[in-house]
Amino acid sequence: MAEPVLKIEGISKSFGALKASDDVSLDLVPGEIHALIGPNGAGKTTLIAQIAGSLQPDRGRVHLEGRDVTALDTVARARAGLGRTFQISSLAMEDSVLQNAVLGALGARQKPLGLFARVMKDRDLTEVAMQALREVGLEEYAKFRVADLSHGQRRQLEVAVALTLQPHVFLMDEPMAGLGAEGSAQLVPLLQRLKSRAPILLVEHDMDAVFQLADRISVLVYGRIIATGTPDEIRANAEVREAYLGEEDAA
Ligand SMILES: Nc1ncnc2c1ncn2[C@@H]1O[C@H](COP(=O)(O)OP(=O)(O)OP(=O)(O)O)[C@@H](O)[C@H]1O
Repeated sequence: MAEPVLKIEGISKSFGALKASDDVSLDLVPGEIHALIGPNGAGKTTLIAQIAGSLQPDRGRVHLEGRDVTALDTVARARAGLGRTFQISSLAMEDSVLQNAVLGALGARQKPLGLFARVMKDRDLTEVAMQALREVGLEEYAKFRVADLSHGQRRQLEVAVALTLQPHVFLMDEPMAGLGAEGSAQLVPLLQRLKSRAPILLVEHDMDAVFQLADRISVLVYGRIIATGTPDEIRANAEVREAYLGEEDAA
């Protein structure tokens, strides 16, 4: 297998007596979608936060393209090539699609709005933003207000915003959430195309999407990875079935 682009080694994180991450190791190789699944509260969001840099692990290391980035904050990790889409939309709803993408390209949402007019005149930034919109299929919507887009189109725009930073790795936290069948049907082929550009670590509850998209799946239960394998291997894994059936029993 090719050298991993992202490698997580022995990550542990406790909240009091609760082990939210328990010696987690996983990697992401070029060209793949690696899905991270698990019951509610298994520790998926906590793990993503430690990979993105918004939460420090108690133990363990995060390597990006061979470089140890464990001590870096989220901004430095983003600059190092870690692209992220969020569970909660970070788009500016009243601004246009292009303005949102340009702000992403600028990587500086916190800049005073007064700068905005000048920013929009910067040809390079606008070109980077338009290229990202083309890649996700939103070119024709560049002048639309974000508020007027469908949910599915907003997710596409979030991916475009992440793309403007030219990431080497994507972290995606539940991109299918709230989309419904039509929105998912738009996003699935986009992620399929995107993985050859940068591999994707995908946290997702929508099992149809996961089994359509993933090249490998890791299953997290009580903070521990209990299995990593191809979709077929995961489907056939007795311990995985039990973990999910256990959840259904409890519900
Ligand atoms: N800041 C925190 N302080 C205390 N406990 C926390 C904190 N963050 C998460 N937890 C706990 O850690 C465990 C893992 O939570 P996490 O949100 O990572 O799970 P998850 O797999 O993402 O769940 P879901 O699928 O519901 O989003 C849960 O028991 C949660 O209550």
